[in-house]
Amino acid sequence: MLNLFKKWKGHPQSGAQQHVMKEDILKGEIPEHIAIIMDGNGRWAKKRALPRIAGHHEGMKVVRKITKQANNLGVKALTLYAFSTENWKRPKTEVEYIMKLPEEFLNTYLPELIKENVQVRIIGDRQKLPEHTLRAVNRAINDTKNNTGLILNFALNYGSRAEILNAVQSMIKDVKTGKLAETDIDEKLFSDYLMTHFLQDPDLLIRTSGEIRLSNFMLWQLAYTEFWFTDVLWPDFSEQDLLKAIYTYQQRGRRFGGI
Ligand SMILES: CC(C)Oc1ccc(CN(CCC(N)=O)C(=O)c2cnn(Cc3ccccc3)c2-c2ccc3sccc3c2)cc1
Repeated sequence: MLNLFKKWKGHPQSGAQQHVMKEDILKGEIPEHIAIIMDGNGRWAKKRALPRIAGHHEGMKVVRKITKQANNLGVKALTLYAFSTENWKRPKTEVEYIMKLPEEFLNTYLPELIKENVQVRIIGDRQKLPEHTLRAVNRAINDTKNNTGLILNFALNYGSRAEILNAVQSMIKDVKTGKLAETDIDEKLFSDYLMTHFLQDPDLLIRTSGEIRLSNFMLWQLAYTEFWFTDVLWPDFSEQDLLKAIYTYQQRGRRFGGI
């Protein structure tokens, strides 16, 4: 009976329930690469009887807030994946809005990202972006390429199985042309053929809005990554949520397959 009244404290393995201080986590190991599957914009808007694009706009502001915080905490790389199942169900107006969002984000925040020494990168098929989006993205990548702070990496039109197949096909081609010897093929070399070749594997994966799935995201790279799931919807994701995720990561000694 008592259980009925026990306050729902989120997934039991999600660790910290109480307030986490920045000072607390700075004493521990800061995850060098954090990957986030940003989910929940639509539901956030629906809960507030707002149009769905309001959720995406709010979600974009959270991207800036969490980028700033991760950079301040000394995180080396932040990979963001906007997972959306209802791509095909989306009304045309919403898709058009979403495609404009990257430009709005960059026009608004690129000067700040440059000031904060953030390096903007993209994984996925950039060519599929509309011309105006592609121009803004290429400018951001070019204007931040010499920055040495946080790598802010966006996964767009990204699918992990396609990425793995593409790597296999490239390696077969290189073996055929003699550029690569079969005996040279090991896990390290395989990673060099992936779109994420410029990054180390994520130390911590965060997924919001209560979905507990990988959704074809970084399947190879997440082999030893700690997962932190939260019911919080992306537009509601706070700095305290990021601190909780990092705190929980620090509490779980990582095994890398060892004991
Ligand atoms: C350098 C960076 C700013 O440029 C890009 C960044 C992303 C993409 C890919 N992209 C948008 C277009 C597409 N679908 O390809 C998505 O992944 C996508 C799908 N839904 N949402 C809304 C959403 C917004 C916020 C949080 C989750 C979803 C987004 C999305 C994702 C992150 C951010 S951050 C500023 C805008 C924005 C839009 C292309 C270029």
